[in-house]
Amino acid sequence: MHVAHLSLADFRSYARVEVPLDPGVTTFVGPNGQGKTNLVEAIGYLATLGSHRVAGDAPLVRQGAERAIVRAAVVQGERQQLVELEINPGRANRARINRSSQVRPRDVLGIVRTVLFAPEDLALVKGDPGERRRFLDELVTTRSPRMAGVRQDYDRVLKQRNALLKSAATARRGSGRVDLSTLDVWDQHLARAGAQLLAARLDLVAALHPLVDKAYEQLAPGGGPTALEYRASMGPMAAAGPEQLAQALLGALGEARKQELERGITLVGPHRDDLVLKLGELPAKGYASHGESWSYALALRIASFELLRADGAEPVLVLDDVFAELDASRRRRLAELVAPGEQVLVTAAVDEDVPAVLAGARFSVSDGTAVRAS
Ligand SMILES: Nc1ncnc2c1ncn2[C@@H]1O[C@H](COP(=O)(O)OP(=O)(O)OP(=O)(O)O)[C@@H](O)[C@H]1O
Repeated sequence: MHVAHLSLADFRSYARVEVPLDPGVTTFVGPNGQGKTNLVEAIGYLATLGSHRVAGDAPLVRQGAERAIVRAAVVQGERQQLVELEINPGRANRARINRSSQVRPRDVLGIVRTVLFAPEDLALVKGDPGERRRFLDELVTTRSPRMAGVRQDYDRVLKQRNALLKSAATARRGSGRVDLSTLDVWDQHLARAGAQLLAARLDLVAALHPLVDKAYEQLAPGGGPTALEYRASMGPMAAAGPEQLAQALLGALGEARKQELERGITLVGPHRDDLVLKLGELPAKGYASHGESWSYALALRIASFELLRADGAEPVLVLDDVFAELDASRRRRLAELVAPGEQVLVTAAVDEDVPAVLAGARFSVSDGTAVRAS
């Protein structure tokens, strides 16, 4: 698929901008702080309903404006769809497909698919487990948009359960009492949604690993092997489907209950899991060099691209400011690996940062405008 047109209103630094796009490579070039990343961030938002740079929506709305609108014409084979998201910080966002009446924002998931490379990706390797969970869940949702609903259910149940545990812990400290009769029901809900999420993550990790290993070898020959180890907060699990995982989660919640009541939070479940990235025998986090960590992060993204491609859903590849971060050989290898993508969008401060193999259309970005230069 590719994005044929991007239109923004009050998004980040843009009051209004219209960007017609072709398949193949397009580069956005311009000095720092002119709005290059803002353009690709908007496309990423359509794909994930989130930004790769910030957790909340408020910074995405142009200062002084109330709402931002991101609209894109998306071409998939013979089919063209118009997707529109209205970002309303503090209130519900709205979405429309083909100018229809309103749909839920999550209904647009799956229309735009992206794999986005950005300097922030280093955190996939060096950062907290939350970074890796987000990576897994975004990819799970891109592959199977219905999982966005499962994730939402899980988060909602977790919030309710945590509120109950917290009030129990507070009451306990003050020698008061809280009615815990609903806790078993929350456990059931949490285990059911959690098991679906867990099963999807485990499938993903199994499919991803050979592709990560191959990509790592291409980027840093002889530097592997890599291993992806899913570390569940409920302890080691035998491979299992959602039913067995739900039972295992329920059992683990039972075992953790005393401690959870004391601490006032949910201690087991997918929200506490990690994906341990290994290089050789050692975890990359804490052991890998800066260059190795970069290669690992890139390998995770390249593997995501290959996986989506193998699913038959060619994603848009976004390379946001990554070439400036890489040495010459990684730059060249990465460029060669992504060049065949149906649509590749690159941002760079200067043309020299972009390898020659990625020659294509070029936009000059400055001061709230994006003008096609070649
Ligand atoms: N909500 C907002 N309202 C107005 N301006 C914003 C908003 N969010 C970001 N900006 C502005 O957008 C600019 C940053 O844009 P962007 O990150 O796209 O830059 P860039 O061209 O990619 O720069 P670099 O090459 O440094 O990465 C900054 O000047 C920032 O002040």
